[in-house]
Amino acid sequence: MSTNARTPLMAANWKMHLSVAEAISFIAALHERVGSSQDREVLIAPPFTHLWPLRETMAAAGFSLAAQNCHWEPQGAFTGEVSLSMIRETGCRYVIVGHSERRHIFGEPDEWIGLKTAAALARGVVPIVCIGEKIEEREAGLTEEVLQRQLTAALDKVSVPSADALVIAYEPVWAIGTGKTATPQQAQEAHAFVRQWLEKRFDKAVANGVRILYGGSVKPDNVDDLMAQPDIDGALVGGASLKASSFARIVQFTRSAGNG
Ligand SMILES: O=C(CO)COP(=O)(O)O
Repeated sequence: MSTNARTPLMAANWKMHLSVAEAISFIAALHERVGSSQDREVLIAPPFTHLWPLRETMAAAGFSLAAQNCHWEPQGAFTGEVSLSMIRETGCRYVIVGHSERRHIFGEPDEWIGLKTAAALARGVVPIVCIGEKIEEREAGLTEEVLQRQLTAALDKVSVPSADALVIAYEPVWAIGTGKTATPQQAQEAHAFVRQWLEKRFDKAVANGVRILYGGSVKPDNVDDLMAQPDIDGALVGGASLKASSFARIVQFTRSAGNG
């Protein structure tokens, strides 16, 4: 386990849920419950249409804003796409890249994830690079091979980043929206593998400093055990992030209850 400080990053991925009005009430309710805590970072990734209207409320609450996707080109004839400078203008520090729904529902290839990751790093937006195996890949013993392939493609065009410029999210596809969370041990094994890969690809400082989030059916009742694992530095939460009470409990995880 690293001795470097990796501030826990508790992230809500709202996907295509909540209106702007609901989002504003959510942020007020969440802030009332968790305050502006110094020892953990709270992040919300709402739909694109919510970014600008939420900018000031999020900043006042001390929460970080993220986009759910981006295009890698600075501008152009790309109907329906949003560039990184547009995303930055809305006050986003982060962008989710390569989410499994983008990969599997919208057919995004590994190559695009690499282009998006490199463009985000070049333009000063922190990419949250999502990787994760499908159930048949896990059952065939291919988890590490898949993670390695996805990491290699995503970080192909990147020279050594500063550790706080990059976040990785391990989200096993079979755990997303299914209620089947990876066990803390399964998640820890995958996270340790990612950290070793980062050390080989970059160096020890990057490996020890980059935050690796777990995603896939994170809930108030499993977050403590997950966060107790030495290489789990935060969570990327879908369903359980849509209610302020449930996400607040996730943000307020405690590490003492777990087995790490
Ligand atoms: O996809 C996810 C976060 O990006 C996880 O979704 P669930 O928490 O609903 O499983």
